[in-house]
Order: sequence, then structure tokens, then C-alpha cells
Amino acid sequence: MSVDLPPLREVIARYGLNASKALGQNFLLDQQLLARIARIPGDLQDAEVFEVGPGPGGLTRALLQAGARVTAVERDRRCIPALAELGEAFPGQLRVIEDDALELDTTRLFDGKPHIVSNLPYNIGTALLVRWLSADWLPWWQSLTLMFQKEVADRIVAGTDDDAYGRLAVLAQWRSTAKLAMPVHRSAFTPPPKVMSAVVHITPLAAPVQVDFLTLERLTAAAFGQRRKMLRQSVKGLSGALAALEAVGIDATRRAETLSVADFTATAGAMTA
Ligand SMILES: C[S@@+](CC[C@H](N)C(=O)[O-])C[C@H]1O[C@@H](n2cnc3c(N)ncnc32)[C@H](O)[C@@H]1O
Repeated sequence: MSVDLPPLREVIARYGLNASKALGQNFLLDQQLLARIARIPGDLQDAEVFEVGPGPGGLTRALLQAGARVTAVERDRRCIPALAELGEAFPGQLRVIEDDALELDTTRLFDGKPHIVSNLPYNIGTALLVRWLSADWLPWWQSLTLMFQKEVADRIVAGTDDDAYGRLAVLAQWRSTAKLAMPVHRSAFTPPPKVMSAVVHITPLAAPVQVDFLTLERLTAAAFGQRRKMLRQSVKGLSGALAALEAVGIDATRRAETLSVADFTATAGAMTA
């Protein structure tokens, strides 16, 4: 849809949206880049999208222009009038909620399963991701398209051969496919952050193994908490972990980083069997 909108810099100036470091505000203003991010989840015509931290609304515009129905949660009250103005240009397509995304109950917000698309505030990005990965057995979302610091993105998509492989990779990949969709240079942001960024695209596997998420979280926290130690040392304080390793035939003298995602799910499964 082609709608005439004021340049984002003008919106920022008009509503006095000076970037706040405490709120992790690094805005994206390049509409072409934003349109590319909005294309990552696929065709969004009439799709439900959940966005955390719309700020002045750059990514929100791109999502609305792609035909999505967007529910956006923003903690910074200064952004709300700018977003209300944006909503007027796309009647019936934008719902803005002023709240802290960490406090918001998303269970009753959507009719179907939304795509979650966000340029996340870096300070809460990992916490939100782990929550979205853990919420239910069958996720309440269709896909996640999320901007992270490049170093965090690498940890999410890492395979066993990568230095970045660890707890986050296992939690992201045990029932999903996680891919690096797009690197984003620090100069694309206003103000530019110190580090590079990347967009990660996560989609649920069609037929994942069933595992208790909390058990998997505890197992990976213990195993990677002391990643250079043998498993028999690192997980010995975790009830049932050593017996589970033996039950699934994993040698406890191995280190956590040598176990595949499937090894972790099998062990967590044996711990709760
Ligand atoms: C990295 S900026 C992204 C802004 C905009 N989406 C863009 O791409 O230019 C992160 C946004 O998240 C908002 N934010 C920070 N903490 C939040 C929280 N706990 N809940 C909701 N929004 C939050 C900030 O105010 C900011 O607008």
C-alpha cells in the first residue's frame, strides 16, 4: 500500500523523541532497510504481527505497508502520539499498547498466531527471546524476526562447531530453526550503537521432540555454566542429570560444547521420564 508519510527524522523532531540510552533506543530510519526486514517473515498481507518497541514507528510503517495488522507495545510514552498519528494513516491496522513488554500478558492479545517482528531493545532482547521460546509446548507465534547485537545473534544460530555454541543455541534450536537473516551495520542506526547487529529468523519445527523446557533450561545452564569442565563435574549438582546422561549413552567425561542439540533434548527427556 502506498501512503504518504512524513520522513521519520521529522517525526522524531516534532515529537521530541531524543534517543534514550536507558530504553535501548537506537532507531532505524532507512525505509528500504526496514522494508527488507519486514519481508523476512514472508507475505504479511492481512497477517497479525506483534512488535516490541516501535519507537517512532519506522519498522511499524514497513509492516503496515506490507499489509500487516500490527499490535505494538511501547514503554516510552513520548512515542505514543507519533504512533497514533501513524495509525491514522492505516485505519484499522495498528493497535498501540503503552506498557513494558516484560510485564505484558500476550495470551489474549491475538486471534491467531502472530509473527513477532522487532528491533528489540538490547537490554531485554535475550530475556524476551527465552520467554517466547519457553511459553508453551506449541508456540503461540508463527515466526520470530528479531534484531540482536551480532554477538548475541551468533550465539542463537550457532552449531556445535562454532565457538558461540552454548545454552542460547540449544534453547533456540531444540524445537525451532534459527537462521541469520541479515547483518545490519551499526551506522544504520540513529544513534549508532558501539556494536554490529543482525536480524535472526526463527521458525518452529513441524514435529519437534517433546521436552520439558524448564528441565532443558536447568540442564543447559549447569552444563554451559562450567563449559570447560567435564559433564560429570558440571551437572553433578542437578538431580537426575548424571543418570540421564548414562541412560541415553552420553559419556560424562565429555564437555557440554561437544553435545548436539539432540543430545541435550534426549538427556532432558530422560531426566523427566
Ligand atoms: C532499538 S529501539 C527500536 C525502535 C524502532 N522499532 C526502530 O526500529 O527504529 C527499541 C525500542 O524499544 C522500546 N523499549 C525499551 N524497553 C521496552 C520495554 N521494556 N517494553 C516495551 N518497549 C521497550 C524503546 O523505547 C525503543 O522504542
